[in-house]
Amino acid sequence: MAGTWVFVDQRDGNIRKVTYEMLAEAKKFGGEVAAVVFGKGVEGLAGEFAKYGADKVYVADDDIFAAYNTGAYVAQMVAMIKEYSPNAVLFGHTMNGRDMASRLAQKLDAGMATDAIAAEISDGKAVFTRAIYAGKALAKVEVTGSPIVATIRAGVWEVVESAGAGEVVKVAVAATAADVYQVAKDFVPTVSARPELTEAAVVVSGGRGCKGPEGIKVVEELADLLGAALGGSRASIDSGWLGHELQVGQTGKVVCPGLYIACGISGAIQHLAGMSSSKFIAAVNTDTEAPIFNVADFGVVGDLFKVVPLLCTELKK
Ligand SMILES: Cc1cc2nc3c(=O)[nH]c(=O)nc-3n(C[C@H](O)[C@H](O)[C@H](O)COP(=O)(O)OP(=O)(O)OC[C@H]3O[C@@H](n4cnc5c(N)ncnc54)[C@H](O)[C@@H]3O)c2cc1C
Repeated sequence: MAGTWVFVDQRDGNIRKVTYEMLAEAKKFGGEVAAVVFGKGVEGLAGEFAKYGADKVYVADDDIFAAYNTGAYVAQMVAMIKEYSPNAVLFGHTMNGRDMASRLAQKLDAGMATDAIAAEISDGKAVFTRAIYAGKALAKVEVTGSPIVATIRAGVWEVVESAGAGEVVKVAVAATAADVYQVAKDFVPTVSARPELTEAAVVVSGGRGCKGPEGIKVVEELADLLGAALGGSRASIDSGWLGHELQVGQTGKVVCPGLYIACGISGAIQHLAGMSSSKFIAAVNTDTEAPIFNVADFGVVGDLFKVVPLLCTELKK
């Protein structure tokens, strides 16, 4: 068995933090740790991964990998796994990671765990911990078969610098034009000076209790004072107060920040599914019975239009 592979989640050379989190943790599993990077002009990134524990960096550099492409990426990964036989292949639980890991597991007839928040891998055995019932319970899932495929929730592991040998292995390109069955024609990033929701250390979210765009501005001010990402419940997204990319929850994004502040959010099970693994949860809600208080470490029963501006005033001092 050839150790643990970590798929590098990157776009235009911007590497998602979860990649480094996985490299650091994979080091603890014992055996060789390898980063696997696909792209065009990505060879220069290889040195980065050695700092976080990569003993090897497999690089597939070709036009066909210039932008994420399901068919080409999966075909390449299948070919590489057949050649090098890694014990486990880890992906971030990101849009691309989820897309790729599930198809890869299906192609290889491999066992898979998704959205894991902890993992123990040794001697070809792997046990992953997953939050179930919106974080009300934890399931331990043993993945059998080979290779072990898993997606890991961003933010649950620390980024730790730890030197690896970082030997660069340029792999043959196995994906062909026939593997490309969909092409991304355009990529339009949402422009925001705030941190990316799934990678932020602090997330401040607004719900229906904000009562409209003006209420969202109150929450936004708090986010900006804390250097936080802004998020929202589905109620505030569906009302058009916030963009869809900011929805937290079962049908939105899963976040795991050090601090999550829920303002005017009731704490429906679908919202909890996206934030209940946050390390510290604070909530402001007028209703003492709001379910958000069941998961909150710190709760303020009060009107967010009074509490949040007070907090902002204190933070400005
Ligand atoms: C299949 C499915 C998927 C879903 N996916 C998601 C998802 O991904 N994410 C998600 O969030 N939801 C999701 N939902 C919707 C979810 O069930 C809830 O409807 C939604 O989360 C409610 O949003 P909310 O808490 O903002 O609104 P509400 O439940 O209406 O809560 C508003 C809260 O604000 C409080 N409040 C009111 N005024 C104030 C004030 N002045 N100050 C402080 N507090 C105040 C109220 O006491 C209340 O608790 C999904 C639902 C379904 C069926």
